[in-house]
Amino acid sequence: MLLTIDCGNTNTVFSIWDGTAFLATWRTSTEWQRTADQYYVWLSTLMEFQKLDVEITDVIISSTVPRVVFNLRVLCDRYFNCRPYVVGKADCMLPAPPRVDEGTQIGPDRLVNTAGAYDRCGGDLIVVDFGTATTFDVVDTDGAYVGGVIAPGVNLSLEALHSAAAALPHVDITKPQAVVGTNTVACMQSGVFWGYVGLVREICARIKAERARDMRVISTGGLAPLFQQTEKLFDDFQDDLTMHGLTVIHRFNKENN
Ligand SMILES: Nc1ncnc2c1ncn2[C@@H]1O[C@H](COP(=O)(O)OP(=O)(O)OP(=O)(O)O)[C@@H](O)[C@H]1O
Ligand SMILES: CC(C)(CO)[C@@H](O)C(=O)NCCC(=O)O
Ligand SMILES: [K+]
Repeated sequence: MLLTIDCGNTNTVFSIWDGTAFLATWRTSTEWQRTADQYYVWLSTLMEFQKLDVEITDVIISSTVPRVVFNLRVLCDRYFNCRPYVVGKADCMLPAPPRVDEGTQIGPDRLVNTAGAYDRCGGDLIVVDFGTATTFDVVDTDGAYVGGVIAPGVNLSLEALHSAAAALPHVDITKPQAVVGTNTVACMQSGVFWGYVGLVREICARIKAERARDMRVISTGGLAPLFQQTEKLFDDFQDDLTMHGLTVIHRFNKENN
């Protein structure tokens, strides 16, 4: 059984893949101080709760936070008796090597999204991931990651307003009733919501123009459906895209080793 781990800057997601389907998915906050023993107590409790009596034999990790990888490696060694594949490390191959400036450290989540989206949809894609940051990953015809765009995340933008301006409260994102807000919260939600609709539309249009071709836009991340409500910004939404990408990269390494 394969354990897939996606560590973002905010949340870490664990899924169990039986070769055909994900049997379970659990989410925890990302904290580099969390030890292997803590991970294991948490994981085994949830597995027991869901009556999942499976043996984990393989692990693949994508981490945008380098520090958490150490304790996850200890988890694999101590409790699963295996050596994990870590996306971005030399001993973890990618189905299609990225084409970017030399020395660039591409976020592993973006490489994983690229592999997952290409596997499901073929080439010439834009993958939009609404995580801590909002990323646009451009997938070439042959499935290679060839660059993209990094914008501040939706929640990060709202947090930035709150932390920089004394009179601006903490606000959760939602689709505002109107563009013109008649109270502080509505004004902030409008700025971020409609600002993001424009940002997504403009960036996708410019990517397609720059590459002089039509491209399918695939979205992932918890907030994507909220933005799809107003107009068709994305051709498809795939909630499990990052996890799917991890299974694709894992299979590729198994088959080519
Ligand atoms: N309607 C909503 N309003 C506010 N938050 C939402 C809504 N829908 C989903 N979310 C939250 O958005 C977040 C999206 O999760 P996702 O895994 O895409 O990114 P993340 O965990 O925030 O970032 P990262 O992967 O960079 O750690 C989750 O925390 C989820 O609870
Ligand atoms: C942009 C984030 C933070 C999105 O999770 C992550 O992919 C990352 O840390 N990237 C490193 C830089 C890059 O992708 O070019
Ligand atoms: K993510």
